Order: sequence, then structure tokens, then C-alpha cells
Amino acid sequence: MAGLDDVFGALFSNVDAVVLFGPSGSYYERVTAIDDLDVVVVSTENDVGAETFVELPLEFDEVAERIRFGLEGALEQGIIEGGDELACATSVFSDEIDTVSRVRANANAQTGIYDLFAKSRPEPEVIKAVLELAIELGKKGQKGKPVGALFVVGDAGKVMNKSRPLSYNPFEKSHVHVGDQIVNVMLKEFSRLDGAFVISDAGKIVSAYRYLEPSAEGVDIPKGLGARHMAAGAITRDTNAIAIVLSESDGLVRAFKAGEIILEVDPEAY
Ligand SMILES: Nc1ncnc2c1ncn2[C@@H]1O[C@H](COP(=O)(O)OP(=O)(O)OP(=O)(O)O)[C@@H](O)[C@H]1O
Ligand SMILES: [Mn+2]
Repeated sequence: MAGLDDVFGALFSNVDAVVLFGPSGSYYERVTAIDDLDVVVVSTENDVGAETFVELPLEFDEVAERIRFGLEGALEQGIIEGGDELACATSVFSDEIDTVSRVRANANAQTGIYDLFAKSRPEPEVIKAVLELAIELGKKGQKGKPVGALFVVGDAGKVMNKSRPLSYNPFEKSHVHVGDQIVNVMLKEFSRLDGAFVISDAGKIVSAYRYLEPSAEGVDIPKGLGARHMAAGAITRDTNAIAIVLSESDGLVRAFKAGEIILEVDPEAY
């Protein structure tokens, strides 16, 4: 008679590797003691001294995001390959590993989220705060109407040199940071007006209402996207900033880096 092992065993039978998300030292040791098993650790810090390690730049509360991020990082580092079957072990309800997901690595479905967070100049927390703000703004709009917004994050000195004010800067001489609830309300309010927000590597709001004037030479963005997206692409080619754009017309949030769109999310699906 078949037992539960036969049913749940399918979750981890014949996997190419086991991916442990934030394991304790003893858990890691128990798994590495198993013969002929590739073990990958994904965590904010390699405190278990794992040989094969992918660093999470921040905690992802959503399990699907955490796993997607870890696998994109592992693919990027050449630790796993597209098509690999992986048993991803992570904690959902406690501090200990309590969940196993079987996932097939898909090299073609890279969202770019790893590249955006782990390999950009601004701090990961800042990128996350801006991305969440743009998604929230996209979900709700402003007073029920769809809005667009452009956030240029990082390398702020250079971004300021390649832009000019469209109006009085409400953030002049202020020392406020993105992610703060009150600041987010202000940013949403100002998003109805023209131009871009400029945010520093550490998340300080440097300016609103900036008209970006980067060189757009060699910047290729999909047809149908207009001046806001062109400016976003161009400023990230011309500086080490990244740009996060909410489109007023199609409602999508896109992240640009080095002149390219590296992430596209539908706020409604988030
Ligand atoms: N160079 C720029 N710098 C800063 N903001 C800009 C720039 N160009 C356009 N914008 C802003 O983008 C807004 C929308 O412009 P446009 O419709 O051409 O862009 P778009 O890429 O089609 O964006 P959307 O999808 O939101 O319509 C403008 O009203 C302006 O506020
Ligand atoms: Mn438009």
C-alpha cells in the first residue's frame, strides 16, 4: 500500500539540487551529509559557511518572490541551469524550514529582479521601496484616475546635472526618505505633476519636477512607449542610476537599467 512518502516524495525525488532558504547551521549540515547531493544556500548572509551560496539583498516575505529571486541569482551565477529540477526548502510559518516546493529553473523566464536588486548602485531597500510605491500607485491611481510617474534612483548628482527644474522643488533642503509613509503620500500627490523624481542611492528625495535631458543616442525602447520611457531609458544609459516608471497609458511598471528595460510588472497582478 502506498504511504504519504510515496506522495510527498515526488516533491524531491530525482532533483538536480536542493536549495535551502535561510537554513540553520545544523539543518545545513544534515542536508550536506547526504551523499551525491548538490546543495545551494540562499540567504541574506552566509552564516552557515555554505560552499554554494546566493546572497539575498533583502528578505522577501512572499515565498514565490523569495524562490524566484534565489533561482534567478543561482542561474545568473551559473550554479544551476535552465531545466534543472529543484527542491526549494524554505520557512513560511516559523523560523524553521517547513515547506518544500519543487520548481523547474526556467532560464527564459528571468524577470531581471536579481540583476535589478543585487547589481545596481542604489541600496536594495531603496529600490524595493520605490518599486512598491510605483506598484501601489499603479493599483490605485491618484483619486481614482490612472497616473504615470518616473523615479530616477541613484547617482543623483549626475542625474541632477543632466536635468533641469520644471518648477519649484518641494524637497529642496528637506531630508526625507522614500519608504516613509508620509513621504510616500507626498510622492503620490506630486506624481500628478510633470517631470521626474530624483532619489539618491540611500533613498533621500533630492527633487521632484525634474525634466531629464540625457543624451538619448543609442537608446532603443519598445514602440508605443513615449517620452517618459525614453527619458528613463536614456538617463540610465547616461548615468549609473536606475529608473522605475509607471505608465499612465498601459498601467505597467517598468524598471530600466543601462538603457534597457529589465523588469516589467503589472500592478494588478501583484
Ligand atoms: N524628459 C523628460 N523628463 C521628465 N519627465 C518627462 C520627460 N518626458 C516626458 N516626461 C513626463 O512624462 C509625461 C508623459 O509623457 P509621454 O506620454 O510622452 O510619455 P509616455 O512614455 O507615453 O508615458 P505614459 O505611458 O505614462 O503615457 C509627461 O507629461 C511628462 O510629465
Ligand atoms: Mn503617453
